[in-house]
Amino acid sequence: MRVAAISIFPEMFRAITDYGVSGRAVSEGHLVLDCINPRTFTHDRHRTVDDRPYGGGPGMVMKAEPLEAAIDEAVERVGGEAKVICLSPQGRVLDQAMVESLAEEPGLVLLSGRYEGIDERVLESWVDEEISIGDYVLSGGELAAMVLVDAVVRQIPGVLGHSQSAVEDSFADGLLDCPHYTRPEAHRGSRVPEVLLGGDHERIRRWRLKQSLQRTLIRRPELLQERELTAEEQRLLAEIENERPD
Ligand SMILES: NC(=O)c1ccc(N[C@@H]2CC[C@@H](O)C2)nc1
Repeated sequence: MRVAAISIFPEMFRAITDYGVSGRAVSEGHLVLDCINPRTFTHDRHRTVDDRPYGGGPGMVMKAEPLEAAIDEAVERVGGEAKVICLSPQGRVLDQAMVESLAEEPGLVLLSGRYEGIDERVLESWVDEEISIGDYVLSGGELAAMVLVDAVVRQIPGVLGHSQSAVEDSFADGLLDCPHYTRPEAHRGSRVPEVLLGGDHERIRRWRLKQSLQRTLIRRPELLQERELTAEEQRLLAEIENERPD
């Protein structure tokens, strides 16, 4: 997948190109990330990318011209066919379904704003979609862009070794993740659930599914409203309801 990130702080993206799963995706060629700095496309001595807002008010607004030139270059870098996304609190909130759909795109251009925001004419004419990673304000779109890239890159075949399949990720099946344990068996007096110590894989699978259902029911019940439940899941939920303290 080819991604071009537009930001006045391109070095920030080292956080995903130099570490972990996304870093390996880059080194193994599953992900190509270009960083494009709008300052490159300024022509004044101070390399100005922002200016005061019409109508007054605090802060500065990012100028259209440097951003549009950067978007132009970015679209070319990702090979012409690109979805142009701006990260902002005004966007549709990112969820796993959107992540899976974005992973199908041939190329993505991710626009990260700073200051008070971006001149609206850029959003109107150049941006296909605004996406938010949650209902809170950040100082810039870069962290949101990196969250999006990290989530999307996990969906690319070959990025996660067979040992970490994205299919088993929580949210991949619309449920919260089950508890995880590793050595030692007893830690500060708290023991690993017996079921996990035996080798009965079917029993372990069922226990983990029940744990996921129980956690989802307790912590995020609304996720269960939207989700088709298999016969087995319905049975396990009934068990959970019966076991619940009155
Ligand atoms: N929740 C989010 O995804 C999000 C994205 C961007 C952001 N802040 C930038 C700074 C200026 C404007 O471009 C938007 N805050 C929150």
